[in-house]
Amino acid sequence: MREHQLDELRQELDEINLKLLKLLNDRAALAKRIGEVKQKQGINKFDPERERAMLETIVKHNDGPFTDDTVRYLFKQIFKASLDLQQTSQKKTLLVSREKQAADTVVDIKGTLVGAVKPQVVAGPCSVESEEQVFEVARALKEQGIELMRGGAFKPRTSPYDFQGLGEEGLKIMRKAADEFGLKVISEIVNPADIEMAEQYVDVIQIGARNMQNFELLKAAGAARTPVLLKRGLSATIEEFLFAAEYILSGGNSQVILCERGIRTYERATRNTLDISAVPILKNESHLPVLVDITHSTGRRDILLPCARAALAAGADGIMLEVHPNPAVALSDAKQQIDIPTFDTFIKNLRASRLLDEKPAIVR
Ligand SMILES: O=C(O)C(=O)C[C@]1(C(=O)O)C=C[C@@H](O)C=C1
Repeated sequence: MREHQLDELRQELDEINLKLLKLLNDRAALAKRIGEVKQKQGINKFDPERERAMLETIVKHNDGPFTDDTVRYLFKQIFKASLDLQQTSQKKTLLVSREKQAADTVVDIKGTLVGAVKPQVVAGPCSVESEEQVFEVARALKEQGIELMRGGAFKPRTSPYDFQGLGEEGLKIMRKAADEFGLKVISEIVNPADIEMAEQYVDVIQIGARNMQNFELLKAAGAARTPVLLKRGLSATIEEFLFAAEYILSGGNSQVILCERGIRTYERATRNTLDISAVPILKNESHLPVLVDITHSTGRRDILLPCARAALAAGADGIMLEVHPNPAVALSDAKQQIDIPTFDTFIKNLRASRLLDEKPAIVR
């Protein structure tokens, strides 16, 4: 008899569960609509004043057996879930998102495509030091069939006493060498006021890891019509990285390449920790092409090849690495750049694994 009573009570509870579920979802649908109205009006989604007023009314009507505190706690969870829903549906409409654009963005750098079928290699010295140095690297790239040359003219260094780069003079050298060997130039810009000047020389504006959340620089890059390579910040989450890219797209520049360059963790065996999982996550969440900087993420020459293979196998649209004619005397990153013979062997090995021919097919 008692067992029978338990069954009956449980059946009643089951029915209430379903009623509650229906009510909760009806409420969620309303909260979502409120979120859309707030979005249009530019109002903050989180409204603590409204939450406080609702809680007050609810508690006033509480006849128990739940205590007022328990009721407050339960409703606070409902408000939080509604807020998450409002924010998630907003995220889905970001310009960088796959929801907004299902097809991959292909960045066209004067005929060199990033994000198309064939992965690209971006290589070059950490810093532009002299014409001779850049010409030597440019020649090596040309010989290996590489089309994209990187080189820093404005160097945001950790220490103010380290080499800060040659500035505009460095960009001129990059342009001259690129024109001589038919390459495209990628170089970092750190000051929004320099973008217009830089566009005379570079084919891609790089925004470095330390500037990923320099919002004025992101806005200036958004107003430019030159493709942008945006590096992930040292301690940036994938969400923060995508929001940074959103600044550029929302400014009107859709030609953005994302670059995973390693993140800060407790691990000391590498300079940073290459977050390989960021590659498929970024590719799933965004239509923008993704490169992996194997030099800065590892800071080690001895594991460049397996890391490059891993990046390309994970679906990266290309890799980036530092090459210097004589790394031992380089003015920056002497320990991690590779010399030209090592670069030649590296590219040959990568080509032998056929990972540079075509990206792996991804079924979404
Ligand atoms: O009423 C609002 O303004 C809402 O956005 C809805 C709602 C809720 O779920 O009750 C959601 C988040 C806000 O912090 C406050 C309330």
